[in-house]
Amino acid sequence: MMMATVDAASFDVIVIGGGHAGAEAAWASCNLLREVWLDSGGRAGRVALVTIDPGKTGVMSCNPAIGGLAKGQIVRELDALGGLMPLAADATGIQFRVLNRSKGPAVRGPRCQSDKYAYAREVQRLLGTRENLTVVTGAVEDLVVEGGRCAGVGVRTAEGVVGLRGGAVVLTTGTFMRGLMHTGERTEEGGRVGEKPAVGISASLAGLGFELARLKTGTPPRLKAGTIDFASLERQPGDDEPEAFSDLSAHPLAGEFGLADQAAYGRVAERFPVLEQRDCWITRTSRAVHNVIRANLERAPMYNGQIETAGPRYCPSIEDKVVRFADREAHHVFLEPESLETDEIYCNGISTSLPGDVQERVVRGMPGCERAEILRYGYAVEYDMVPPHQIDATTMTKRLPGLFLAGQINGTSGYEEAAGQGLLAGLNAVRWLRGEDFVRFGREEAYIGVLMDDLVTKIPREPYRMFTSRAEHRLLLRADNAWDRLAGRAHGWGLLDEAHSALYRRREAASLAARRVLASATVDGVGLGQWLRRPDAAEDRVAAVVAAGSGDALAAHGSVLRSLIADERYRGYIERQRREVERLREHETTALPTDLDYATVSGLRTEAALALNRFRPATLGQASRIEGVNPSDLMLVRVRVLRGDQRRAS
Ligand SMILES: Cc1cc2nc3c(=O)[nH]c(=O)nc-3n(C[C@H](O)[C@H](O)[C@H](O)COP(=O)(O)OP(=O)(O)OC[C@H]3O[C@@H](n4cnc5c(N)ncnc54)[C@H](O)[C@@H]3O)c2cc1C
Ligand SMILES: NC(=O)c1ccc[n+]([C@@H]2O[C@H](COP(=O)([O-])OP(=O)(O)OC[C@H]3O[C@@H](n4cnc5c(N)ncnc54)[C@H](O)[C@@H]3O)[C@@H](O)[C@H]2O)c1
Repeated sequence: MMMATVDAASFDVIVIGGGHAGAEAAWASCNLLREVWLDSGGRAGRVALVTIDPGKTGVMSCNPAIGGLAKGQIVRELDALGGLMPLAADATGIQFRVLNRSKGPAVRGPRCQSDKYAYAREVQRLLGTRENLTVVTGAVEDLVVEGGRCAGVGVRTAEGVVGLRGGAVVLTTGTFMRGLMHTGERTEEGGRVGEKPAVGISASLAGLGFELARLKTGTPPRLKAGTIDFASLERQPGDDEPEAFSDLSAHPLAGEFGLADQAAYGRVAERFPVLEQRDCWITRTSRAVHNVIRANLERAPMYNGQIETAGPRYCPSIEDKVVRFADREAHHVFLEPESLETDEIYCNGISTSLPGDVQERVVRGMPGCERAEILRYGYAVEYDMVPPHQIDATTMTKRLPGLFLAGQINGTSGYEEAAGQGLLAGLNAVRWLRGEDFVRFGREEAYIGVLMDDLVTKIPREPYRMFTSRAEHRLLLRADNAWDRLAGRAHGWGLLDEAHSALYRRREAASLAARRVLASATVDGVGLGQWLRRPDAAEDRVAAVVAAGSGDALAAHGSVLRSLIADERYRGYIERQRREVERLREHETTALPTDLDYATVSGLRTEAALALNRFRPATLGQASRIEGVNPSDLMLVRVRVLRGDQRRAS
């Protein structure tokens, strides 16, 4: 393990890694620390983003898309929390489409196809608007511990090893920790194609006593657009009226907020969508293609023992799909443009690490792709992660105060999951420095809450991906009501920059005005509330009534109105879910001591004691969701904790 000495460069927060988690953590920390902070000697708090190659910040390692089912809800939550991902996605989307539009509002998922080069550039540009951010080029190989807390990092740079002092450290290594890439029998060290792995940091974490594990993920081949016969394929256009992720994009009050004048918002404030829009296409695999794959399974790293670690069950490789769903005749494959600047096409649905010659036969077996040229072969990557029973739902590690982990390092998969954790890590890192209470989102409050709760109560057997089915209170966690759920709290924490804060305040007033109209206006002889529950009640008619009744354009704007309409239409179900949340509240607010040895709880089964000692849940609610803990175990823990409280009180 390399020992770094801490030298003069000193920061309030050090973020390691410029992926989706790291970018969001840096953005949130910068926003929180933008004001002059007295504890820092009268200056704004300083944030460092240390990353191996700053030119690769915000790179999309795999699919060029943001959002989708459940992931789109996370992006909307990021917007209500003043996040970066929604702004970058809106500025660089080349197709916007709300998935599940015909289904209920709880499961609708906004999604966009991104220009992946423009996306990474936009992330870098947005970060560049934060004056208190310093970008450092280098690989962090060592974590510095002083006084029992993480106090800095040792960075290998082109000039040698330097130490950086930091009040809090957020580690977001993605797929880079001891990354090993596989294409057929060929293996190569790397975190992503063309990029070196991060090596020393695994040893540093292990040396500090962290348990590490290994996971894998994969990506499909990219095809040359000019060699595909699109005319023979089904077209997948975007929505006629694209919906933005951020409420600040193309906002009717952009002028009032001065958005167009602000570096961070200029592009999306003027028009949305910003970039030219493109179609996607659908093709499919076939029985013949499946036979080719089956005949070559021995050459697939997953099946010949070359890779032993777990891959994603929910975004499986094509070889996995062919084995697991053996009776399926075909699988859909979406052909998606990766950029307006290049002719690369992403094959969504055939992630693979089969050898190149087999990939060619698979691709050429799909309709429209008979002559397709592969520009880049698919591959799988194995990497180290830190099983997340070692973090709290705040993202701070239990073992080393001041060290926060976010993104794929916690065993998740996906840009949105990474960004959600990154924002929370950036927020809590600053709150920890300031001695403020940590923020934990409830499962009923945000998908980010569901994600964190699942991470700290479940054993990670495969990369974790978000689904709407993971949320038990889906009707409360809609894409349309993210601002209603979260913006008020974010405003209170100082997480929102001026533009988001201005919109939040203005939106509160508009929402109140709209609800007043709802309570009093009538349409076709019935109350507006009752009328809009009709299946044929059109949103634009509701908008006209609300605009006329309130005299406020914002009250009738989709970003306010959609949540109002859904609240009204599903009122009965929503109230039922709220009652259920209330019923569970006692569990969720009963804190468990962090130093309790569960082996000493009398009557507790050994399996439950072992699981509880491993996960060390923060609340009785978390304890109830840990595998191996049943309701009677929970009763025993509850009695012990209450008795402990009584002893302390007497
Ligand atoms: C081959 C492949 C296929 C994938 N398939 C998909 C997919 O289909 N869909 C999907 O949603 N997700 C997929 N992923 C995962 C997706 O890329 C991640 O979930 C997401 O990017 C995670 O974000 P992150 O911020 O945690 O890490 P990353 O985006 O991986 O970023 C990590 C960053 O940290 C930097 N870094 C790492 N270690 C150090 C260090 N020690 N010092 C300094 N900097 C460091 C890296 O340079 C990089 O900038 C895939 C990834 C790969 C590589
Ligand atoms: N970590 C990994 O290894 C890994 C691998 C693959 C996928 N993933 C994740 O899963 C997602 C891809 O899986 P997915 O296909 O279920 O999610 P998605 O959001 O890309 O698509 C969801 C559904 O939307 C539809 N759809 C997909 N592409 C479309 C398009 N271009 N136009 C219109 N409709 C489209 C399809 O019905 C699809 O099943 C990625 O967004 C990624 O986050 C992770």
